[in-house]
Amino acid sequence: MSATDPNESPAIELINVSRRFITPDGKSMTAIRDFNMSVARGEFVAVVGPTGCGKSTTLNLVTGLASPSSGEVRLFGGPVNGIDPRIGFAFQTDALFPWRSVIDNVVAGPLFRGKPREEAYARAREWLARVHLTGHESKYPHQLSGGMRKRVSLAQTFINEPQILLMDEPFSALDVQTRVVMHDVLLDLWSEAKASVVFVTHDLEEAIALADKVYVLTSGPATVKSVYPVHLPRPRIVSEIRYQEDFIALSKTIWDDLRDEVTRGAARDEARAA
Ligand SMILES: Nc1ncnc2c1ncn2[C@@H]1O[C@H](COP(=O)(O)OP(=O)(O)OP(=O)(O)O)[C@@H](O)[C@H]1O
Repeated sequence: MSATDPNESPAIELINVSRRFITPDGKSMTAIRDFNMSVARGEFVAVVGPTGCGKSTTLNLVTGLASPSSGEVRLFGGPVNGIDPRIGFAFQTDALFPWRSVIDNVVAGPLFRGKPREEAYARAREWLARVHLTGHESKYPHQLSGGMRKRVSLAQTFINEPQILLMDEPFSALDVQTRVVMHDVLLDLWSEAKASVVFVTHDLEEAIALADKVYVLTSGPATVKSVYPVHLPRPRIVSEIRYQEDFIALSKTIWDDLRDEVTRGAARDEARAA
């Protein structure tokens, strides 16, 4: 097959992408410069970088919410044309409707997409079972813990069978123990769904525990500083993996690289504030 066969192309490609913004005082500001990234089908990519470097802007380019000022973004070999139904999202704050029960939240996507009611509810029950929430279907979001809400949120996302999943610090508001549980739930769902994931995080250990590849970004404008493949075997148990020697060694290597950017970003922020 040729390299341009759409069945063979990566799920996501950013090719020499730059994105500029006009600041409120009328100056041009470059958030992303000459950015290259390729996410294979079914691959889990984590993106780490200093605060404000351009991670969320990168995700916005993939969703079509932002367009590149130059360069090209491709999904499965084709151009990005507005909001793509093949993409699912997970953000720091979940998108649960407070006035709907757990199951009515999960069923919302399939009903919106025209699935018959009975089938949609049966699927929603299946997904709630996969995130260990059987028996909680008729509760309301305010009656759930943070971790339970996140699990509803994941069921709500995965039920739509996204081929691409964009996650922007989805677990950063959770306590440490709940986060680790969520990591295992996510890896379990992902390994079955075979979606391509871009997972943005400030937490390097989270990035290594979950991903096939870790992208380290520069302190802004964001470019790719380095890409580290993670060769830890799967299936992974996140609560255990972080004590393994090769995990610790890789954390140290990537942190040595990332630390320079974090220091540079902090110095720049201080200079701007002065
Ligand atoms: N719509 C916009 N207009 C102007 N500037 C913007 C816009 N969106 C983002 N920026 C700027 O682009 C830069 C990158 O922002 P972005 O939110 O992508 O960073 P980030 O790495 O996700 O940040 P954080 O780590 O704090 O979540 C920032 O300086 C931000 O102020």
